[in-house]
Amino acid sequence: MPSETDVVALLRERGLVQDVAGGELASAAAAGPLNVYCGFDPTADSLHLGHLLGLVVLTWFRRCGHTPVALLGGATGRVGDPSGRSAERPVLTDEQIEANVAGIRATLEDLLSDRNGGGPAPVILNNLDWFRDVSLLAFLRDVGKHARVGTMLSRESVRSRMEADNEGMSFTEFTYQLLQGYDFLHMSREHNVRVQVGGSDQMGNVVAGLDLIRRLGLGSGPACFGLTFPLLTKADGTKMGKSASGAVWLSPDKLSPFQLYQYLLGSVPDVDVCRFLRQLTFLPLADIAALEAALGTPGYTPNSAQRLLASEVTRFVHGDAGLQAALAATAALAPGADTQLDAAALEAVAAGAPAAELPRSAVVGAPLADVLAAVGLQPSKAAARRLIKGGGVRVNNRREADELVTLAETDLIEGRLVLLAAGKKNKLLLRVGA
Ligand SMILES: Nc1ncnc2c1ncn2[C@@H]1O[C@H](COP(=O)(O)OP(=O)(O)OP(=O)(O)O)[C@@H](O)[C@H]1O
Ligand SMILES: N[C@@H](Cc1ccc(O)cc1)C(=O)O
Repeated sequence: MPSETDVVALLRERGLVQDVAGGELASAAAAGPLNVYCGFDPTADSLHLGHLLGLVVLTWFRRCGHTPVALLGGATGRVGDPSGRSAERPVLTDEQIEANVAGIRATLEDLLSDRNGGGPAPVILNNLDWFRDVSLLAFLRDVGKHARVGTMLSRESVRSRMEADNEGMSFTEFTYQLLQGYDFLHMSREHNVRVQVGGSDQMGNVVAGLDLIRRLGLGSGPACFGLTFPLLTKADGTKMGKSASGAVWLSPDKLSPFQLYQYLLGSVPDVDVCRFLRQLTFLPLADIAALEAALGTPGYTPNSAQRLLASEVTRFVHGDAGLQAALAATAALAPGADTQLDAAALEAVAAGAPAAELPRSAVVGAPLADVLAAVGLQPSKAAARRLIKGGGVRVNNRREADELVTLAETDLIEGRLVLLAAGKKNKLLLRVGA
């Protein structure tokens, strides 16, 4: 088993290395602590599950004694990375970008903190802090002069767009690789950063940085390196981290710990689960291998690997408290569970689900059918009565089959919340006012 001094071998064993560029990164890492960076563009106000690999890789470097540097793309986010994209990215306003930077910074600070394992203190930078002062003329003269157009055109991110999209690509996005390249150069000079990590789609941009450093940078100084990890994909070829409703967000304001837990529990097939355990968790490889050997044998409890994955990832993203909330809500909502729902579990379950508010007088003593119609879960009272009679309605997770039943004070959880469900999927959290 590779020791913690051999971080590259450790990452390789866990399926977290696609390519290494620049030479013998393993020897450089063994020789002493390195500063290692990964960049995150503020294209949304939260990171998503695809970004988790970058954070896991930074955390492994940190656990092995290296300093993680998370770079916010306050400048690059204004340009847009064409890598892995089939069409031009939409332009965001400065206000949107600032709000997105703030949202992502909060997640980076939390996930890279000591709660996910100790190590050298993380550093968080924003590339707007140096690009703000770079003039166009200075950039063209000092950086552009050292970039070859032929090389830039040959990058996968450019070639695929020139071939696929008859709109081609804007000059703005074409220059993106130089901006990311300049980041690496600048940070190698000013912050002693020696390694850049990123998804495999980032290789062209990483190499652009190594090229600039070779031409302009440290000269005979210490070498710099790139390390890419494979994109997280399922065996069927789809990208992990996309759900029917879009990206799987890491910010609890956009996706509750319960929802993240449920996504991981419900959408990872057995063929993928052990690979994801290796890539996304910090569990010992021997434990994962034992689970892999047990999977599919008669003694194996179905979904236990998925449950482990969901728990470990939810804890990494949301901490122990987030995991406990997710587990409490999951237990409370298990079919047939007679667990008492509490307000915290209910709020967790309903985060992201629609909510409605009605005055107490419209709820306590009112027919359930009227309430279902009033909150819009059913088009009419008559339709609501039919659904109740057919067994399709649940109140606080308990099936209600009497079409004339009225709601009572005892149906209000902590005196203020009712979880209504019409059919399997249509859930609504009813807040009861004064
Ligand atoms: N499934 C994934 N596995 C690993 N890394 C990912 C994954 N999805 C995204 N990334 C990394 O995050 C970076 C930023 O992703 P980005 O914001 O472009 O979203 P995206 O999911 O790639 O977008 P889209 O799929 O909508 O084009 C990517 O360049 C890639 O390196
Ligand atoms: N281009 C990266 C983000 C990034 C930005 C600036 C960098 O210096 C490095 C990486 C992405 O789209 O995910």
